[in-house]
Amino acid sequence: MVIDRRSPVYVAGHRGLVGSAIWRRLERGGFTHLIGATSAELDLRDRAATFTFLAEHRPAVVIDAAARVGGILANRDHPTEFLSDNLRIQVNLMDAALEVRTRRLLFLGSSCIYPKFAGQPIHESSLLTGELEPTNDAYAIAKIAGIMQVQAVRRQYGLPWISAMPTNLYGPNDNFDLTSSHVLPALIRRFHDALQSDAPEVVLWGTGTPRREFLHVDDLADACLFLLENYDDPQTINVGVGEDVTIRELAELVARVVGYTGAIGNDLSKPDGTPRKLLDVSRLRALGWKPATDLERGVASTYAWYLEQLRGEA
Ligand SMILES: NC(=O)C1=CN([C@@H]2O[C@H](COP(=O)(O)OP(=O)(O)OC[C@H]3O[C@@H](n4cnc5c(N)ncnc54)[C@H](OP(=O)(O)O)[C@@H]3O)[C@@H](O)[C@H]2O)C=CC1
Ligand SMILES: C[C@H]1O[C@H](OP(=O)(O)OP(=O)(O)OC[C@H]2O[C@@H](n3cnc4c(=O)[nH]c(N)nc43)[C@H](O)[C@@H]2O)[C@@H](O)[C@@H](O)C1=O
Repeated sequence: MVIDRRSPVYVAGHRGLVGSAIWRRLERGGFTHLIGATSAELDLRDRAATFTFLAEHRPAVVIDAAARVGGILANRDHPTEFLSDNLRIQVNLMDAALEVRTRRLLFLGSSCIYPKFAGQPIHESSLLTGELEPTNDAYAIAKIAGIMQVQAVRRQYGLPWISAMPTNLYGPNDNFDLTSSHVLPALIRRFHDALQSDAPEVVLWGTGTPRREFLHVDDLADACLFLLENYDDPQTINVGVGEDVTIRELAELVARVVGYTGAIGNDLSKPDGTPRKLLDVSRLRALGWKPATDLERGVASTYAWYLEQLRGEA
């Protein structure tokens, strides 16, 4: 299923962590007709504007990397927006893509769609077999609806649309805001700041015992192109590395990369979230794809990128 490199490909959310990595990967892969729009240019919550945009550009391929995204506290404290914005963005985008009969569409969800206490590693068949983690249930329900919309379009219209569920991601263009970000960029920033200010301690949210799996976003982007060319199945597919670490271990790794030697404490008033969410990546492996970046190298290159941004701002 090789995609013609001249096909119009719309990357929704092309300035974000994921969308920008997909854009880079497609450019490197020789794609010559990439389409992007910022949320200021096209608010995907606006149904009429979304239909107009798709009718104008008629993409042959749509990659949905546009979403309201955030870490554990942003999800816990803004369930209304995480549900409503994400439902509207994805429904409008998929309805408009259907209207112009976009041939290939990749919908991206997240590993939080699986039950809080799913068996580990989490196989795709665990979907809808148990209760969700309450800090991100609204977001997860929106993402589950997205998987269902892909399946419905496949069934009813015969279009080869697919969905994929990445594990926790990191890399260039991540969100480093300390309140709304995910753990990895937050720790890079917090250990860097502590090093600069000679702070005696960096305090982690929660107990540090939850386990998480981290995939470099360039690997995810590579997997997305691979799936668009090699995967055609109604079932969603997990994208991860197949290994996880505790948050404490991650913090020690980030401290090492940054060069911080002070203490690491815990703020037990903050939530831990899901105790573990290691994806079962056997289906993706069986297709012939695996990630290239190990965690320590990935954190080091992301820290280098972060320092460059700081230098650019100075
Ligand atoms: N980050 C992670 O750890 C993980 C992410 N994912 C999934 O990957 C996808 C992308 O996430 P990520 O790149 O991290 O998120 P980012 O926040 O980095 O990027 C989100 C993008 O969505 C766009 N966007 C948000 N709201 C709107 C809107 N109303 N209209 C148009 N565009 C909008 C933003 O556009 P603009 O910049 O122009 O405002 C931005 O480019 C999501 O579906 C997420 O669920 C899955 C697993 C883990
Ligand atoms: C991708 C995924 O992302 C979210 O789920 P999450 O994996 O729980 O996200 P997280 O990266 O924010 O936290 C991981 C762990 O790390 C701990 N932690 C320590 N110190 C900091 C810290 O400083 N910041 C943050 N954010 N977390 C910290 C934190 O307490 C938690 O135990 C959901 O939005 C979900 O919807 C989703 O899809």
